[in-house]
Amino acid sequence: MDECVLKTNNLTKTYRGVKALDNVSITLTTGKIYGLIGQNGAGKTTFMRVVSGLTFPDTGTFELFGHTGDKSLQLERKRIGCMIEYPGLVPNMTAKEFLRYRRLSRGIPDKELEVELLKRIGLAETGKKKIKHFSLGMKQRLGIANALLGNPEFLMLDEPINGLDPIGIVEIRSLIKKLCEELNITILISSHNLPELYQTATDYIIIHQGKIKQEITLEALEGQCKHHIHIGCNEPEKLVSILEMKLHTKSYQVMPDKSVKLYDYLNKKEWVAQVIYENGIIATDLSVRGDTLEDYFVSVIGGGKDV
Ligand SMILES: Nc1ncnc2c1ncn2[C@@H]1O[C@H](COP(=O)(O)OP(=O)(O)OP(=O)(O)O)[C@@H](O)[C@H]1O
Repeated sequence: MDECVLKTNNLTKTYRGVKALDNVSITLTTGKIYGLIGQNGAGKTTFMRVVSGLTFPDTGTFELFGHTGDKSLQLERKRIGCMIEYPGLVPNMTAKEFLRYRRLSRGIPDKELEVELLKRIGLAETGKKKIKHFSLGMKQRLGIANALLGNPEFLMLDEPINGLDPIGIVEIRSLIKKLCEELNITILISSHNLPELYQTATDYIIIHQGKIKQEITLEALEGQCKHHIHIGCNEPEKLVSILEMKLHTKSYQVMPDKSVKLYDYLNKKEWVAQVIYENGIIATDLSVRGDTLEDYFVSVIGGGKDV
């Protein structure tokens, strides 16, 4: 059964009159990768800072692994790994030296850990190279290794993909998937760009001006963005039988508003219109639809950037 990792209840945090978090209530369960998507200033970092204990909410509560209250949260936070804002790397150290330093300062005795982590994140071959000579992608991976030091069950990564080149993006994406699949770590990863995170996360949480605007699974998101012919009509049952009998397709979906999404014949819209008309259906709308991820994101947050 999916265990609850994090449950927030109406978290609110205001900075000088600006609501960085506005009644945020979300639940994260084990084994998933959650994408927290929002524009700059949407509240992503603030959310992670509140959960990790770097700052306090003005109002609202939250549970970590089913526990709440200051003392319990402090204990449960040992089960979290975070990379929030900057990884805090030491430029003159090698990757191994840095991880050893971080391990010792956290009082973790396992000497093998840094070698194991360097292998896991793909930096085992960096040898004597100093961090200051690392690419941004390597630095991000080292930051993730640092967050993994305490063997966390829940990992929060704030914009780990930001500023990376396409290869760096692919590497971080596959690392994140591997961490979830192989170590069963639940991951919350923030990004200001939905397409950038697309297919990495299993679930997407869209935040805008501190408010949660939408929670959507990858599957549902794909359904939203898949191109289709939207057919508006008053008799969906009759339309469906025409699609099956006359157009020989089962690639459609009946929506709650009785409209039908047809995923076939996208290039033959006029012919589809003719066939259904000849079979006694008056379509109130017949148009090709389907958002790009970017359009979809903008439609969820409510239009332009200043909305
Ligand atoms: N320490 C602070 N002092 C004053 N205002 C703050 C502080 N931290 C955040 N804010 C404000 O709170 C809002 C949310 O900021 P936050 O950093 O959480 O957003 P974000 O989604 O992480 O954005 P970004 O992608 O730019 O990091 C913004 O309006 C920001 O200016």
